[in-house]
Amino acid sequence: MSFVIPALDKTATPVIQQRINLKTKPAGALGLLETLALQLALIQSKSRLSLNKPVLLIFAADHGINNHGLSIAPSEVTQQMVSNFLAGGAAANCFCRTNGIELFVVDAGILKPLPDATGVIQQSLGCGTADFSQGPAMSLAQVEAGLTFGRHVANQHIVAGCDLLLLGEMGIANTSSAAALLAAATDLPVETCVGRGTGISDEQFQLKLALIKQALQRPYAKDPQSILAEFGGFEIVQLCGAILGAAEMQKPVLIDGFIVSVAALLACQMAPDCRDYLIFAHKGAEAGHKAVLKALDAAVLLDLGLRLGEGSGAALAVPLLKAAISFYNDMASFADAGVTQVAETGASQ
Ligand SMILES: O=C(O)c1ccc[n+]([C@@H]2O[C@H](COP(=O)([O-])O)[C@@H](O)[C@H]2O)c1
Ligand SMILES: Cc1cc2nc[nH]c2cc1C
Repeated sequence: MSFVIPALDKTATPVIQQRINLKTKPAGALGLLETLALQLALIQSKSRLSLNKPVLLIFAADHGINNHGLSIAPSEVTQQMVSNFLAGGAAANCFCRTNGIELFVVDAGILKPLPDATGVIQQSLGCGTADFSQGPAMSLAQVEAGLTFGRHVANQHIVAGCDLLLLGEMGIANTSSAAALLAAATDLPVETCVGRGTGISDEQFQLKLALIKQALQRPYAKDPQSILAEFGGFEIVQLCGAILGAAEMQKPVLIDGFIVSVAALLACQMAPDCRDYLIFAHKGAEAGHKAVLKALDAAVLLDLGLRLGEGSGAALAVPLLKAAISFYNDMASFADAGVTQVAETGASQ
């Protein structure tokens, strides 16, 4: 499968930067909000920026690796949390309500599917992946199908008017899958990629590390699709498809925590031009989160020690996007406000 991502046209950068610099503030004084406004202005390519119908898609799936008990929770909790999202009771629901974000849940491959009547978006690739410590988590055909599913659901929401896509996930043991993917995709030492996920014990952590190390020792092809087939999760594959699908339609994507960031890394390896459409919501507590952000050269908006997933961090970052849009659209320039223009001296602070 190939994604054709239009490279972000950066020719307008000097004009946009000048507009930001002429606002009534010392140059650069709004820090990362300025970088964010520049990115959004390049993507939207219009003089008044907008945020219409932001949507959070939570992709949920189960993981065969949890046969080894690598999480604080049994795999059934994935489906139980899906029901919780559908009932409006999870943290992600609260933050979406607070910030005017619509939330949808995708069954990318949970153990026991829920009925259509629950409102879940049915895109299951199977009832959980195979245990990747024993062999490939899924087939290349499932990777392809997952990329198509993810692209399709992103496209549907964008066609319906969403101009900011937030991505989250739910999958017991998916930090094991994400850690293995990160190590395989970067050649970083496994120790840098593996963390405690939901908060596992020392004993579980040692087993998690050993199983991932063992899995990474078997021979496998190093292209992103093969890496996904080897160690991926059904939700992670669909996240890659959604990221690439949104970038194809030139829409910004707000990336949540560790697992979604690993999906973003693989998406960037498949189509490097998608990187310019990505906004990273936060840096969390999971060990590998820092490593994947570094590999992506990503600056983040929030640093709150989150490690929940579900898109909770992405939902929390939306007010900062609104703030970037509001200052870019409405903040007075020196000329508008009759304020003497101040120039940067280059003096150190
Ligand atoms: O997004 C993160 O940074 C993050 C870090 C740790 C855990 N999680 C969530 O916790 C689950 C995975 O943790 P674990 O211990 O079951 O591998 C999964 O449902 C994720 O949404 C999420
Ligand atoms: C309760 C619970 C809620 C979650 N939300 C995302 N991952 C989760 C993992 C657990 C265990």
